[in-house]
Amino acid sequence: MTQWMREASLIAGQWVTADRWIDVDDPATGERIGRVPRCTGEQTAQAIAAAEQAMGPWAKRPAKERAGILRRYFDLILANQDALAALLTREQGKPLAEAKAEIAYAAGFIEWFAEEAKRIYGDVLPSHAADKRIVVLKQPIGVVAAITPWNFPAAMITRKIGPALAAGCGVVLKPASQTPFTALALGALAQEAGLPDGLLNVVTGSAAEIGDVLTSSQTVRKLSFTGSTDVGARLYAQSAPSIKKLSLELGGNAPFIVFDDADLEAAVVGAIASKFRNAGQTCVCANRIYAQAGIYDAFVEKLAAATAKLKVAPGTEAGSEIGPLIDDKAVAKVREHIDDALSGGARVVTGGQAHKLGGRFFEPTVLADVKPSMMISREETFGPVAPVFRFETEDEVIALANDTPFGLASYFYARDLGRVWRVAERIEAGIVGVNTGLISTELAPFGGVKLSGLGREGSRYGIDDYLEIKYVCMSV
Ligand SMILES: NC(=O)C1=CN([C@@H]2O[C@H](COP(=O)(O)OP(=O)(O)OC[C@H]3O[C@@H](n4cnc5c(N)ncnc54)[C@H](OP(=O)(O)O)[C@@H]3O)[C@@H](O)[C@H]2O)C=CC1
Ligand SMILES: O=C(O)CCCC(=O)O
Repeated sequence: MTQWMREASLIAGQWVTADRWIDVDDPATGERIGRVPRCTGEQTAQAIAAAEQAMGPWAKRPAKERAGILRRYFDLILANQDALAALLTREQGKPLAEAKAEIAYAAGFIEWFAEEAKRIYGDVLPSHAADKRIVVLKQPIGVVAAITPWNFPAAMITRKIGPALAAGCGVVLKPASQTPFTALALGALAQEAGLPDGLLNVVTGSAAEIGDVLTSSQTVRKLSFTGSTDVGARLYAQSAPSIKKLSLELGGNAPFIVFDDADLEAAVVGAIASKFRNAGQTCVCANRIYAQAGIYDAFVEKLAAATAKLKVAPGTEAGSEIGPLIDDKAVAKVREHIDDALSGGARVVTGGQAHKLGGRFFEPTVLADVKPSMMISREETFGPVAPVFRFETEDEVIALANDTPFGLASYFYARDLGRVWRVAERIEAGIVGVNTGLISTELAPFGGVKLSGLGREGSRYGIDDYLEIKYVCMSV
């Protein structure tokens, strides 16, 4: 399909296979695209050893040299944007325009951290004694394990490997089994860019088997994971005996609040962008939309009208805005959430059914009269359903928005400046979008609070998790 599609894992600079394989399908058709090796625990251990060996000389290279190689990597990703996007859409299903945007976003993390490699500053601190000097060094943390999900097969990888490589670490990456080809293509491009053999390893296979080896290894000093809260919690526990540093970017349940004084047209545009990106399969997607009583009916009507216009089609078709869901389980979860809401008194304003294209396509849906007790309010739907709740006061909606164990993204539309400050400060979330439904950029710190995780990715803060601080006390 493209020169970058590999049916092999990348370990110690070699493309390797295994006795067992995992089939990968196209979510739009269910057809098999190809297969990737189900690597063994032993192969995972080889990848860890290769990363450790490669990172010694890599970390010693001047930051400017590391930055130069990463900059070449960025250029190569962008030069191959169309081919990578086509591969991504084939295995993940999202519309080609979104896939292209994701490749640019993914490349942006490599560019940003290539630049940050040169800014890993140490420090000299005021001393406690006349004959002592306090020097602070920042050093690479060690071998990094990265475990990534299927919903952003490129960007979730580069925002982990970008800072890791920039800091001087070696990496073992385990991509999601449903979308391994984009990851392997990123591995091939890293080789092409001149990354030393073994510095970036891409190991495909059984999550539990590879995860066990990565978490139990003493050599792996840092684990960065994006995915479900259940798996994140398991990896946290498994990493405890070896006291690894963890970054966990887990599930969300984002509130999207529209106050009476909001610009309604802008709020609809923001809600569509936030809710229906990647067919709703994003951890920062609006999951609960709260509209204040005075504008509730008008907002629901406008949102439904805009939702009904979204084009559902295979991601490869021109103009596609909503592709298929990733698998049958995802479709079943959407169905279950809608049925539960309807049985509790909610009503469908638009959509509500499997799409006539069949398979994993689902109609973009708006539900009204939704209640906080419903499943759709308590759990992340991860699908194209916008449930709209009614509220009366600012205090009430803050309480509703915060009544969740999750705290990743949140959004609200309002024009009163005092309210903007109050709400932004009171919402329990790592990210707050004010009068916007799109908050993702490599320039900002991305991450959550509560069960949504630990650590921040992107921005100048994103490299800290890949560094250790060493205090050197000098007697002069
Ligand atoms: N925060 C986010 O961005 C995401 C949140 N989710 C949420 O999670 C739900 C389930 O999605 P799902 O794909 O099952 O997410 P998972 O958390 O199961 O998968 C994410 C990654 O973790 C790996 N993994 C799974 N089990 C283990 C394990 N025991 N040890 C090590 N690695 C493991 C997966 O590998 P493999 O693919 O081989 O199973 C994949 O690479 C979604 O419906 C959504 O609500 C999902 C994806 C992203
Ligand atoms: O669902 C996720 O974890 C990916 C978030 C994508 C983004 O960075 O916006």
